[in-house]
Amino acid sequence: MAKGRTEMEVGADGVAVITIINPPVNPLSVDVLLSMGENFGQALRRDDVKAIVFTGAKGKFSGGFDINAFGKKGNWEEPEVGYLSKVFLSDTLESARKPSVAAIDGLALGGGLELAMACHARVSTPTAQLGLPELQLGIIPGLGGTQRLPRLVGLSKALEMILLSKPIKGQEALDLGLVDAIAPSDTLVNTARLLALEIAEFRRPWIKSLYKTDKLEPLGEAREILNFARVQSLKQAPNLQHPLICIDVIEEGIVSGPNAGLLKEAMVSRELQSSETSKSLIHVFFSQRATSKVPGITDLGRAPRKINKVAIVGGGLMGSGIATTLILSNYQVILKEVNEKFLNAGVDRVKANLQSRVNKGKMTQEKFEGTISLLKGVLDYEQFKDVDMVIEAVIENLSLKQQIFADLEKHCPPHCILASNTSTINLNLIGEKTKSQDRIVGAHFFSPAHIMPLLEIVRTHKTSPQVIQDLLDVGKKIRKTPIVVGNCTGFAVNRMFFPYTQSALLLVDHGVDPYQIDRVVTKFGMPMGPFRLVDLVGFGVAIASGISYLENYPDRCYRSMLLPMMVEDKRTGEAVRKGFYLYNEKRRASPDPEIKKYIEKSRSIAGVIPDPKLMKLTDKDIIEMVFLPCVNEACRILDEKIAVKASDLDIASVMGMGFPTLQTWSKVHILEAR
Ligand SMILES: C[C@H](O)CC(=O)SCCNC(=O)CCNC(=O)[C@H](O)C(C)(C)COP(=O)(O)OP(=O)(O)OC[C@H]1O[C@@H](n2cnc3c(N)ncnc32)[C@H](O)[C@@H]1OP(=O)(O)O
Repeated sequence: MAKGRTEMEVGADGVAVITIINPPVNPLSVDVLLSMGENFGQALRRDDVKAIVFTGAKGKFSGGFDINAFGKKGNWEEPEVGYLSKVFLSDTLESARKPSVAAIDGLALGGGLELAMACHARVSTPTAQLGLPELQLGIIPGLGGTQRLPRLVGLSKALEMILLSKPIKGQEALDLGLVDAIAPSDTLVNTARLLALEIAEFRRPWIKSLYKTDKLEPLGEAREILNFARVQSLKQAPNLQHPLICIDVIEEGIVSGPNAGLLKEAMVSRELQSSETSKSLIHVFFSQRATSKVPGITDLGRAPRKINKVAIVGGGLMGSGIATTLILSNYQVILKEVNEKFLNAGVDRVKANLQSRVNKGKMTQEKFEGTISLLKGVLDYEQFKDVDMVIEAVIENLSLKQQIFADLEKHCPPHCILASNTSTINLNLIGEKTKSQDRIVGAHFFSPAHIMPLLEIVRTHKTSPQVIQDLLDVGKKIRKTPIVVGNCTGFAVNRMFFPYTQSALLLVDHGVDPYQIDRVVTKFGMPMGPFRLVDLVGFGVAIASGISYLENYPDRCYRSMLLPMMVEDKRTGEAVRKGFYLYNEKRRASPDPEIKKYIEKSRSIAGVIPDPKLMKLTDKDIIEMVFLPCVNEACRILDEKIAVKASDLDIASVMGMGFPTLQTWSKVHILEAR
């Protein structure tokens, strides 16, 4: 069956409208492109056609080239390198004797925008998203985008849009000259028709963007801009090659002309499309979208129930972060605390979270007022009688949580979802004192909850599928990536990563320097090494969760005395500016030579004589010793069916722990090769 098509309609005005039809986002599949080629050829040959308009069905121009096609040998291959870009878009469409105009609604991304830029003019709705986000997939724009975008908007802006994969809206595109006119959705195609006719009748210039030069900076200045971009790219992503390659391709076009640029773009694109980087990033793209497809839940045809009002119990760091996330997505929220002082602190934290958005220019003062008005602080359960969902976010204390859930059962309506933000405690125990097991669920956010993109939804054997479906819908509305997992100590994310710290502690007892471990792991791509992470979460939390793992997974826990000994000396982490590192007032971490003293003591308690071989471990050895136990744990999680699929665990590692996306592919290979 064909994957998408185009349809052509020729109006009495002599304009042929070619519509891309490939739901939901009209990607340019091979079938779409072949059908487009045929229709366009016909439009050129027909005497009753004076001009052509390209548009997309159902309010979306195109989400770009079909990502499914990358790295796969399909039944169609370009007859020559760069055929689509050079022969179709440049020599046929852009050089045609009939003008084309793109009518852009919704989105024109990647190949979608590249098609539009090869047209002789573009009309967009004010809110449409236009961008070249290919770099986030490990590839570069491959249909002329590296050449046409700089010529339409100037080099600096083009580099910003391409290197940051950052789309712009229609209105900004007009100001920059990327589009020629703005029109609302209902008159978009008509405006494009009129524009196309004006070009055909030479009442408007007939512009080929590939050969425009007026927006390009003089050569010397252009080189400086490109070199600055190289430095920035290396700083932001030292492990990535393709942004640098993309800059080289842009430079080729500026120095040697657009045709040389197009050729280089085509050759490099072909290579990058089969690179490991691209495979990893495309795997992440699809895996992220697959997390919300849960067999036995989302395939039952159930609609999510509407959640209007949410209550949060506990206004600490997590509770206030969760409240922030919810009000930002227009949920009415009640925040409950035990006394006035804690309540005010919680509400103030929510305000501070919003204020930081205002300070960064991401929110207006007016929107701030509107958003904060959705939050109400309370000291009792009086107003819980009409809430649709409660999220408990108090400290990790089982008996306290049990009492809260028993109270919630009394005060909330029978349909209300009872969720806990616990990161480790078994949900069956939390709900033990209630008769509401079917509506008890885990809603595990990651700190800071209003920023981190992952939501771990934990189900017990008794949680009803409807409750999961409802929570998945809330997750989507608050723009989190949800993964649905089973109930066990640490659930999926924390359980998968508990060996991260454990292995590091074991290595230190056996002679490896903790700062070396952190350095190597950070170089590998993690946001921070295990010791810096322990400092950040605090030794109290690290020891408490360590005990919990020791109780539940004793066969694979390492009992190091290092943390408890440091706690005795009140070295408890970043909060007190003293843990494995020392912290200055700007929270900058520096290694502390005194750590040696604790390490030596820990080794002697463990009865370990440092092995000289272990002191000479290579970076690769350290990475394998820290991460392979995590992969083993991930395998156990899959075996026990705590996770639905391996790719959910990849997404959990990337979004919950900051695991580098480029390593994901190899991790999946390890999981799949078992
Ligand atoms: C040669 C060229 O230079 C190379 C290219 O063009 S590469 C492609 C460049 N384009 C992109 O990177 C855009 C990727 N897509 C996106 O960012 C987002 O999907 C979007 C902004 C288009 C839409 O977002 P949203 O509305 O939240 O819907 P989202 O769930 O992401 O996508 C809807 C479906 O379309 C699919 N999809 C989106 N873009 C796609 C694409 N370019 N190719 C194939 N499928 C695509 C998704 O996989 C998803 O499928 P599913 O329903 O089976 O899970």
